[in-house]
Amino acid sequence: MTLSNQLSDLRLFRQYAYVDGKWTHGTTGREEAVIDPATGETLGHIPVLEADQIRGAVDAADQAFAQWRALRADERCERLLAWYDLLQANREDLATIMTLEQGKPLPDARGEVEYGASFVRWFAEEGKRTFGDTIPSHIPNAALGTLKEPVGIAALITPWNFPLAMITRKAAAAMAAGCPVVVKPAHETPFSALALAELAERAGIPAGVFNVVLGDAPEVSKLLCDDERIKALSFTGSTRVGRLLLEQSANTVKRVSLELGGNAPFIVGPDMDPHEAALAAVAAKFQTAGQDCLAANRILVHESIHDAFVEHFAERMAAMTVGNGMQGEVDQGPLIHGQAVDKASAIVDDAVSRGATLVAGDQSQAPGPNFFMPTLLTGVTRDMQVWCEENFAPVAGITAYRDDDEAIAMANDTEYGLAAYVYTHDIRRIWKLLRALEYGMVSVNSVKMTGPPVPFGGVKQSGLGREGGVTGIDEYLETKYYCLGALGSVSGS
Ligand SMILES: NC(=O)c1ccc[n+]([C@@H]2O[C@H](COP(=O)([O-])OP(=O)(O)OC[C@H]3O[C@@H](n4cnc5c(N)ncnc54)[C@H](O)[C@@H]3O)[C@@H](O)[C@H]2O)c1
Ligand SMILES: N[C@@H](CC=O)C(=O)O
Repeated sequence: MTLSNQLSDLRLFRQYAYVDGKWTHGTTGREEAVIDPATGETLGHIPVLEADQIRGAVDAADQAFAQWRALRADERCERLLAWYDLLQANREDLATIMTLEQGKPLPDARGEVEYGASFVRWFAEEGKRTFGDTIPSHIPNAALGTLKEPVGIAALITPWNFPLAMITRKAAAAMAAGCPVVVKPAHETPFSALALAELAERAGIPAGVFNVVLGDAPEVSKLLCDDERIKALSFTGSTRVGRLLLEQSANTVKRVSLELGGNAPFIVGPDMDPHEAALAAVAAKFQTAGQDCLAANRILVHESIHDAFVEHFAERMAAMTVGNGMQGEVDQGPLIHGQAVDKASAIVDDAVSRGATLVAGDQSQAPGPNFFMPTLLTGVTRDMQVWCEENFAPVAGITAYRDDDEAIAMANDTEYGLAAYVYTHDIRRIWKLLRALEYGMVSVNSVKMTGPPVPFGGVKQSGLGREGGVTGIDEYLETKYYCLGALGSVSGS
């Protein structure tokens, strides 16, 4: 299935980079194919930009900065709201592009477009509330205060699992603050980013404010990190690459925000109905085929309901349909590529070789080479990869615990600290777990936890900073302190 015959607006499918308001091809003719993970077919090609073209994108952002920051916040808000309206109006095409390049089922892709657009609306409004402070003066005859100013150009490096929302959550915050952006999307899913650029242009976002560069990831990222004109780097992706970018940004002392990997525990208390908890756990595990930083990786169930929980979990899992996300109502699409399938197999083999029980997950049923059937392992232990690594696959590992203290120790037994789920109706247990879990986000009795008003982010090796919410825009703002001296008798107020 090619992209061009699936869209009602063909101009949303762009096979170029987008720099300084222009669609740009590489100077050497180097290009990369973009593959539909469900079918293995080539959807299109993208250019590999050369180093001077990447620098050219930073030049464009640099030139656009003065004009963009000089707009009033309400003027930037209008442009961003126009972008939001266009995202909504083109939801179906954007979802189609996403499903074809990423693989997630079409209803999930529609949900992501909605989710991604919601950040644009949120930050359009938040841009009008970047208030400074007045400070009671300790200096005679002076007035003191702070102003908020845009930090400068922001480089945004994003992953393939949420190809649209991971861009808008960063870009809308930066642009609302007055910062131009240079986006480097994952090479697996560039077309969503390029469709965003097309719609930004239609929304009247000036040339140079929203740029999309494409190329060799380590090379492009290094160029962006080394460029002194870029003041903020916001990265979403693996902890391994996040560490590298943090190190590479040290020389130019950038503001660095990192949204990295997770290894979420899902704790089920003894008071829970095992059926209700199992349905929630399946939803928390298998969205985006488990390729979600919030995926419930380690499911910890109180020993008194463990067996019943496993039974319900396996039953719900067996009802899941796996297939091409473009075809009807499938619950789970393919993984992003063959390496992801190999990694999932290796994790399952490792667990089984160390004593886990493979309850379900017959890979001979997979409908294609990039598919991995939902898999359930029980008796998982801390020496297994499925426990200590972010598996990023539809592989659920369940284990039993005796009491709350053991559940807390197990849940915290990881270098990651992004999100944790707690299922129990016992308020004392809820409070104890909420306080003891070393995670940036804890969701109690709810699979859904994200959205624009939420300060999204992790602790430990899961990242630095928060995106979204009322503080998300601060990642792109400097605080300028002022002291107005020699004011005479007005001081002291
Ligand atoms: N915390 C969050 O909000 C959040 C959200 C989504 C995904 N993630 C994490 O993202 C990871 C999956 O995404 P991924 O596989 O695309 O991650 P990744 O780290 O491999 O890639 C992310 C981005 O970095 C680029 N990149 C890859 N290698 C690079 C290198 N050596 N130097 C510079 N840039 C490089 C990629 O091209 C891509 O644009 C998971 O760990 C997941 O948990 C986190
Ligand atoms: N589901 C997450 C993305 C993680 O992969 C989000 O909502 O940001």
